[in-house]
Amino acid sequence: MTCCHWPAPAKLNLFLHITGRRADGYHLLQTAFQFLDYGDQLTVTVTSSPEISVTPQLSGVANEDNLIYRAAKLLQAATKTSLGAQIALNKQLPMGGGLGGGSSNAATTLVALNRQWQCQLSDSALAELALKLGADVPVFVYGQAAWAEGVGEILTPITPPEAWYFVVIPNCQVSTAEIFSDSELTRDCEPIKISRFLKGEGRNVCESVVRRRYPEVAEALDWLAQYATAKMTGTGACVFAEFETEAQARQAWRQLPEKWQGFVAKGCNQSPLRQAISGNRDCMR
Ligand SMILES: C[C@@](CO)(OP(=O)(O)O)[C@H](O)COP(=O)(O)OP(=O)(O)OC[C@H]1O[C@@H](n2ccc(N)nc2=O)[C@H](O)[C@@H]1O
Ligand SMILES: Nc1ncnc2c1ncn2[C@@H]1O[C@H](COP(=O)(O)OP(=O)(O)O)[C@@H](O)[C@H]1O
Repeated sequence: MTCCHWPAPAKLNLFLHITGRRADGYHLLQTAFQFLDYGDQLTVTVTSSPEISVTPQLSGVANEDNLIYRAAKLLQAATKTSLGAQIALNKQLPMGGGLGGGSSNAATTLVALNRQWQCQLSDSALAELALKLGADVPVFVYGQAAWAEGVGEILTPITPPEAWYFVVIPNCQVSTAEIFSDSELTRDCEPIKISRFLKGEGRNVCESVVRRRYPEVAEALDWLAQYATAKMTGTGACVFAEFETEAQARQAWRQLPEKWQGFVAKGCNQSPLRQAISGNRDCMR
């Protein structure tokens, strides 16, 4: 039995604009994804029988809804392999935090099983499967920091500065669907060019809606703003600030009120999953 450990890193949305809406109600976005050297870990063991097992069970998520299970089933059906897998998840990332934990788990499952089952699907074939699982899953499959358009699936690699981040985790989970259905959400941002983002333009348009619906996220943003510009990732709930050095990020982290959790991590333009594939075993903290 081959057993391998695989990273499933977090992402940040460095900004998030909504430029319109598709006929099916999905929102057209402009966003920039960067990975963190912090996240979950999957241990994948291939089995000769076709069952897929995922442990431990996630609270509030039925096993058939777990994105790890769904990703494995999707790859099994697409490749008609007779093999199965036992997948153990070491969960570090908060759920509904805007750090993309579920999407990253799904992408790591696809990439890992594609290798361990020896399916030999290309990255673009995997990304096509990934999009069926969620708008954010393809970027984790490619594992390259990206400018994203469409619903998040039209990806252009970018190399923003690999800053140090202090991420604060408020004690609430935000449902992406709930924020995208709020009538006050700004949906008519003028499209911007990558160069304008790289010069510092861009904000997270979901922030004002989440601030109103989740006062604890507003409190965390206001608290973090004492140390550096505070931003929200995705549709929240996590908020982050950027620092030039690890020491500066840790200095702010040491002041974190006891009621919240948080962590310091480095931004990576190549995801820890891709780094692990290229042989770097120390890519996650
Ligand atoms: C907003 C973002 C930004 O990175 O991240 P999160 O905060 O969720 O991490 C993503 O686009 C989220 O992508 P993902 O988390 O995969 O969302 P999905 O499961 O595909 O969608 C959840 C629900 O949100 C709405 N939705 C999602 C994406 C989108 N572009 N337009 C939408 O209107 C739809 O109602 C959908 O049913
Ligand atoms: N393996 C998984 N890890 C996390 N969440 C999962 C997983 N499988 C399904 N989900 C569901 O996806 C939702 C969004 O999770 P997640 O990706 O962590 O947050 P976000 O999209 O806010 O970054 C969770 O609230 C949960 O119901």
